Amino acid sequence: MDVVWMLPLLLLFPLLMWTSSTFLFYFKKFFYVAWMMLLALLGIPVCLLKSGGRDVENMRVIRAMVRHVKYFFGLRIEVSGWEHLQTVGPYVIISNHQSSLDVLGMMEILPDRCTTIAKKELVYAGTVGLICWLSGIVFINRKKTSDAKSVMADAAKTMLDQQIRLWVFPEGTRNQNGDLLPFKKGAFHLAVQAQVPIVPVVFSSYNSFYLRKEKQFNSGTIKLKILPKIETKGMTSEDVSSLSDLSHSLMRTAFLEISDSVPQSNGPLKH
Ligand SMILES: CCCCCCCCCCCCCCCC(=O)SCCNC(=O)CCNC(=O)[C@H](O)C(C)(C)COP(=O)(O)OP(=O)(O)OC[C@H]1O[C@@H](n2cnc3c(N)ncnc32)[C@H](O)[C@@H]1OP(=O)(O)O
Ligand SMILES: CCCCCCCC/C=C\CCCCCCCC(=O)OC[C@@H](O)COP(=O)(O)O
Repeated sequence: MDVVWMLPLLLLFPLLMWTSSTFLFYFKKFFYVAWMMLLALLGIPVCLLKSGGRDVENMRVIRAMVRHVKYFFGLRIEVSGWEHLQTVGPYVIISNHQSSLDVLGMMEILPDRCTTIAKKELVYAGTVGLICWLSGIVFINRKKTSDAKSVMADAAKTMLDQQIRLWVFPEGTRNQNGDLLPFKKGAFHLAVQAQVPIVPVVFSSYNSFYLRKEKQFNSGTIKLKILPKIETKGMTSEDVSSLSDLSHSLMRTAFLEISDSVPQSNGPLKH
């Protein structure tokens, strides 16, 4: 072939490679959302038949339906510290939050009678919003602290009355900066108000397989480390800051320990 023809092809090749990995990124994200929407559509009648309405027991339906989704994306989920979830009665699980993909790891270890705290916007997310509501997810308005506080105070009572566990993301938003954000206080007030233990759970960094800015979504491994529970019996609101600091430092240590030190989107991961 004439060298004049080769040149544009050679120039085009990296562009094609780039677009194909970018295309795959968007395709996988689209598929993830569409598949979850479809699963939720199928799950809603099951929930309604099982419990007739809003009930934490419906979380079992979500847990069972979501377990296979990791295989589509070539994701392995390695769990350690199972024994720390063998606590009787209610407790608050806290974990870091990197992406909506966290739902996959969450459903791998979700204990019975455990639901979560989520931003209120999620309730409007079509069939996913409806199945979340049916599963007793507690929706808070992050922009109105006073509302969020009173919803969480009610949740503390409900936890005890109905023996419910609650999963909270204390960073308060998704974060993939290679470290943990400072923690919001709600999860710790909740545990202290209900006088229940906190079980910290750490997801390893997704930066080795999933990079939002760089539009990379490859196969990979998510390590989930469940840490020993932290008791809150006898604590008051005075203790909330130190409880939050302790949890943050334990989780940050575990996060750095289980995450591969690969180049991060926002600078290198500090070890
Ligand atoms: C089959 C197919 C399935 C399909 C698929 C299904 C998926 C099924 C899984 C879904 C999974 C969803 C996953 C969603 C995940 C998210 O939506 S993450 C976002 C929502 N979650 C959160 O935000 C929780 C964490 N945030 C908090 O806890 C925050 O503290 C609050 C309550 C929102 C308040 O926010 P803030 O005002 O910005 O924060 P903060 O600085 O903590 O508080 C201000 C002051 O109020 C005080 N305060 C805070 N909370 C309280 C309280 N409760 N009582 C008294 N004082 C308090 C603080 O102590 C602080 O006072 P100072 O100590 O400074 O004096
Ligand atoms: C107005 C709708 C807002 C939510 C739309 C989400 C639609 C997703 C549909 C299917 C995906 C399946 C599982 C989704 C559950 C996880 C939701 C999630 O991760 O919400 C983000 C929230 O933690 C923090 O939000 P910001 O980073 O503060 O923003």
